[in-house]
Amino acid sequence: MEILKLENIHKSFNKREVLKGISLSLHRGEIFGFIGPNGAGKSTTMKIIMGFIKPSSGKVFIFGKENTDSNLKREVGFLPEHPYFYTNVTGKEFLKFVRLVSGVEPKEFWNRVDIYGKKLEISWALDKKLSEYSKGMLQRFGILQTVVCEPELIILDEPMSGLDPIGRRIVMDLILELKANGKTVFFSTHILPDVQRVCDRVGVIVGGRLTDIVEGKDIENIEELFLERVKEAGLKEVL
Ligand SMILES: Nc1ncnc2c1ncn2[C@@H]1O[C@H](COP(=O)(O)OP(=O)(O)OP(=O)(O)O)[C@@H](O)[C@H]1O
Repeated sequence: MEILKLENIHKSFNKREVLKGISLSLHRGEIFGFIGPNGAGKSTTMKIIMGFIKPSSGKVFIFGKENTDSNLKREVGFLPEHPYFYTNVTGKEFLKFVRLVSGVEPKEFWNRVDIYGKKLEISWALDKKLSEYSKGMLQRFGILQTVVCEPELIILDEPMSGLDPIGRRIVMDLILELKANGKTVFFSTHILPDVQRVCDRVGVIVGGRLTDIVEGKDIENIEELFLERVKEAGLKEVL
């Protein structure tokens, strides 16, 4: 059974079609990268998967159930492109709220905060207010609160955004570790070397169409393919 399945997703905003029939399946334990130029439809696809916006037509299945099933929410972790945090609280105070929503036992939850916080090198800052965090620290914190619930499916919209090279490496290593633990990761990015480093498969979306799904050795040539597809679509704005 597929972990995630998109069936012919169409989406229009104000009569403009931005997703033109996206079909896609993710298998358990794979890392799937999602690349495409600005405005291609990556974030819209992810928001539709999460059920935050409705497709104009088409269906999304998570673990074989339609994503309208509210029981699924705890098994799916999501990091939005621009995570919004109420910043007048400390990292720990925010995480207390995450724990309540997650339903994970306190001991287990704080143990995970300790483990993932160290991996993401953000533990040291958890007693500080989020308003004092730098952009990269907030991004690491956002990833921490996504993975700490240990969902089966992890959806990350541009997780490398705002991270320095060390932060990027840390997040890449974490994504690989999640895979090693059997988790399925679906992430979007503009950083092609990152998809080359970690992805099992890569979906290319241009102008709301999934033009290619690239796997194995072909991922090495993803940049040429990407530029070719953008050129074919006649788009001027790249990356
Ligand atoms: N709420 C909305 N109302 C109207 N148009 C929208 C809305 N959300 C997205 N769009 C449009 O849908 C298209 C796809 O946007 P989306 O954010 O999914 O692209 P993206 O691939 O994530 O881009 P980026 O790489 O810049 O983050 C864009 O043309 C965008 O302007």
